[in-house]
Parts: sequence; structure tokens; C-alpha cells
Amino acid sequence: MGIFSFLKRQKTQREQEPEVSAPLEAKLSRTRSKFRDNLLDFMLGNKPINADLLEELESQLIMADVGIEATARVMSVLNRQVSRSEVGDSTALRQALQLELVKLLTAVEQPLEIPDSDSPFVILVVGVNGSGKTTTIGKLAKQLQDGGKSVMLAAGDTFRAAAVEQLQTWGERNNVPVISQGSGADSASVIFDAVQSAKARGIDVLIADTAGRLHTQNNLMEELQKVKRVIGKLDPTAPHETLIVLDGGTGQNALNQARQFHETMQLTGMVVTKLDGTAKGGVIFAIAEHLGLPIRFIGVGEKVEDLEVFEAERYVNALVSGS
Ligand SMILES: Nc1nc2c(ncn2[C@@H]2O[C@H](COP(=O)(O)OP(=O)(O)OP(=O)(O)O)[C@@H](O)[C@H]2O)c(=O)[nH]1
Repeated sequence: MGIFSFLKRQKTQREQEPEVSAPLEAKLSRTRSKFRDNLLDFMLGNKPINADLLEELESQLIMADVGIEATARVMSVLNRQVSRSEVGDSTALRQALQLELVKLLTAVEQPLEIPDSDSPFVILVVGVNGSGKTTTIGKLAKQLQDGGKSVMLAAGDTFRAAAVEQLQTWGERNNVPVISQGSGADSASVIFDAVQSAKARGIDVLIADTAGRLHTQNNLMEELQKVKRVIGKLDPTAPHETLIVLDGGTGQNALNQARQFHETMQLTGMVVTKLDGTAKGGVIFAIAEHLGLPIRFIGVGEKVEDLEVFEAERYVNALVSGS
């Protein structure tokens, strides 16, 4: 069983216990209310479907940050179903909508698989400052450790002294080794050291933090490319995952950031954080439509367990289902 299938199972078991943290519906309450109050309530009560209703649905999807293209894709399917009389009233339309939203996200639902191997699985974590990178690294490391993997961290955000300290403090508290050379060091050199050390110590997973800001955007992209090249010298198959952390609360900006990083770094996965504190969780649909990159996890709070393996159906249900 893959590590994240294991984590999913652990989570299901936790959910059956009474004192568990709030369900996803509650954590996504802001986005949920945007979807439900604005988007779905007008469809309640078996209203007949007419052009006005479809138009209203379309503009509500856009207002819920689903994005123009993803909205267009969903609406074209719904319009077709209505014109073929496959969907007859607003209740059926609501169900059809839910199904289309799930389809959109299922395309990017692909949990991170970490194979058993002799050499460390290297996860390079990128993203702008404040997106939740360090917090996500901490949560991920702890979950992996709880799942039986040995983990090491590389403090590659050498541009910001506080980032190195934050990672070190976290590592000490959680018994996870952190490789660092202090602030101002060469990020690629720190991460190179860390990969060597992880290999030597037989570590299963190395998670490398990187800078989210340098003097210029070009500098940042050049540094990140250098980091990638240097890792490849020690293991041509590494990094095995280049993961971008995006702050879901920044809506459309998150999408633009992902595009920029993807161009230079050929991302292999995404984490969308802070979906608990925002009404813009609909942006996940736009991200899925535009980038087509796997969403590995979502961040829905500050606790370790608030990093969840992304599941399309669960996410959509949390936004639209129930009374
Ligand atoms: N509510 C909520 N807060 C989060 C989540 N993820 C991160 N945060 C908070 O967001 C803030 C920024 O997170 P960091 O992990 O420090 O962000 P970073 O990208 O590493 O940014 P720097 O540390 O500035 O490089 C912190 O206060 C975190 O606790 C989340 O999923 N939900």
C-alpha cells in the first residue's frame, strides 16, 4: 500500500473517533457558503430550467472563483444535457453540476506515491513567501514519519534567516534532522549536502525548502534551476517530486504563480493551502482546468492533520452537498 493510501486509511479511522478535528465541510465553511448560498440556493425547489437560470448559474460559478474556462467547460456540458432533456429541473441540474465539478477535479486527483527504494525520495518544495511552504513541509514530514518513513529536511531558503530557524526549530521539536548552513549560504550547496547526507544515512524521504523571494524574480528562477541541476548530479532521477505550494486565498494570483514556476521548474505536483480561511476555494477548479497538474494535498488549517490528501469527490461534496 502506498504511503498516502496508508495516510488516507489512518484519516478514515480518525474520522470514526468522536474527538476528531472539524470535518472538511466546516473547514471549508467560507468557500462552502459562497457556493451554497449564492450558487446553489437559487436552484432549490425544483424550478424549471430556462435560459435565465442557466445564465445565473454561469455567473455564480465565475463569482465563486471557478474561472472562465472551467465555467465554460462545465456550462457546455450542462447546456447540452438540458437541450437533450437529460436534465429536467433545478434539482437534477444541481446534481449534474456536482458531477461535472467532480470530473474537473478528478483529472488532477493523483496522490503522491513514494516507492520503496534504496535512495532517498527527494521532494523539492517551491512557492512564494507566505504561501505556507514551511508549514506544509512540517506537516508533510510529520505525516510521513507517522507513516513509518524516515525523513530529513533541507533548509534551502537561505535568503530568509527566519525560514532557516523556523525549519530548524520545527525539526528539533519533532526529531527530524535538518540540514542547514545558516542564512546567506548557497541554497544549491545546502540541498546538495542534504541529498548526500540523506543517501549516507539511508533516509527514505528528503524534503527541501527553497527561497520564495530573491532580489529579482529572474534570480529566483535561476537559483531554483541550479538547485534542480545540482540534485540531478547526485541522482539523475531526482528531484522525484517538484511541489509548488500555493496560497488558495490569493485566488487568481495562485494560478499565475503556478504558471510561472511551472515554466522554469516543470512542476510535478501542487499543494493548495489556507483553504480554511478563504472564500476563494473555488480557485481549485481554475487551477485544475488551467494547469492539469496533480493536486497532491490541500491545507485546511495549521495543525499537522490539516494537510489532507486531495480527493476530488470529497472536496466537491464538502462544498455543495448536504442541507
Ligand atoms: N489557516 C491556515 N494557515 C496556514 C495554512 N498553511 C500555512 N498557514 C499559515 O500561513 C502562514 C505562512 O506560512 P509559512 O509556512 O510560514 O509560509 P512560507 O511559505 O514558508 O513563507 P515564509 O515562511 O515567509 O517563507 C503561517 O502563519 C502558517 O501558520 C493553512 O492551510 N491554513
